[in-house]
Amino acid sequence: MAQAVAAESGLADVAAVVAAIAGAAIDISEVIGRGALAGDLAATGEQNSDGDVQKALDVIAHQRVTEALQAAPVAEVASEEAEDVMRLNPGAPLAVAIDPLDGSSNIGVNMAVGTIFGIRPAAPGATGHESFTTPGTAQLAAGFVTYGPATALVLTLGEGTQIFVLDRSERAFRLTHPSLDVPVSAKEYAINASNARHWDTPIRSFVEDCLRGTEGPRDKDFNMRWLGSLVADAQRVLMRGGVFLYPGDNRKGYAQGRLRLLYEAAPIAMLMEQAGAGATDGERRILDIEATGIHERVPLVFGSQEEVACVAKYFGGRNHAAGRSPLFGQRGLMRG
Ligand SMILES: O=P(O)(O)OC[C@H]1O[C@](O)(COP(=O)(O)O)[C@@H](O)[C@@H]1O
Ligand SMILES: [Mg+2]
Ligand SMILES: [Mg+2]
Repeated sequence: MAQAVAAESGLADVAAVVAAIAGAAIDISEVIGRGALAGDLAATGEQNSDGDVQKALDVIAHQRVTEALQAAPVAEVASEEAEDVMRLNPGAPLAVAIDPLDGSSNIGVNMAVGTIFGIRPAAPGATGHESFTTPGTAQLAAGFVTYGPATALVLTLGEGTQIFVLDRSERAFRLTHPSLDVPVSAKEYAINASNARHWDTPIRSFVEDCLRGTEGPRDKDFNMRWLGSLVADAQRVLMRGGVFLYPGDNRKGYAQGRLRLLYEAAPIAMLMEQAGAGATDGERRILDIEATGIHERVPLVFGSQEEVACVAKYFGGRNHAAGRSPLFGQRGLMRG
């Protein structure tokens, strides 16, 4: 189904890549659907390029998507699970950045995980990272798959964001949501609150003011949801609004947060914008940021326009380093 839609849009190569990823996702979904019957999918092995310990399912998903992309018009792949750019079909037109298995801490406990991808033009004759050092606006398509109660493919080809749900009996994705439209305002936020003591003032103030509800400057009561799986949190935001935050913080190695620009933030930013929502690092539009390395991290805030704009206001146009300066005021911008 996704392939048919893409082919109609005159994006035959992109369609072939989406179809390849969708095929791999069906296989991954079958492994996940067997749960512990498929073995210990949470068994730990090597460290990946980012220092995260790989779990068995990370490796299975990486192998499966790589095999699928090998048979598609893909010259290069930047995968979370491979240190360097993988060269697949030299001269092919496309490059894919992919997180084969997102939400790894949810593996083995029957919670939603996913696969995230962004498709870009391949730089002809690239020998380094050239295909991936363009801004997110260069993406031709982006999407993610959630392996939750249902397996769903959330996709944009640059003209709106759609959801396709896997019909397990037919091994095919079927269009269920032709055009997502994220509510402009919302009362739900998602953040890993266990990091509160490490946050910078803008994030601390934003969350404190959400917690104060109708008694604070936001003048509305908020609900909090955090699934610990970016894809699942993103799908909730796409379907009913809200705001997700993974900011930079003061922990060692977390100055730019936890999430990766190429295969997490940029695809999700494209899906959000195409659904009428926004995505920022607090100061800059995510889709305008150019990566300098394939595993680069970026602070990420996305969701309903009013909430994303509100977070940006708390940052007051300052970058993260400025936000960490003792000179930066201790009071939120919306406080009296
Ligand atoms: O450990 P934390 O701070 O809850 O981080 C959770 C975040 O890490 C991630 O699991 C990172 O992705 P990976 O599992 O692909 O490394 C996101 O899905 C999630 O939002
Ligand atoms: Mg991830
Ligand atoms: Mg991952």
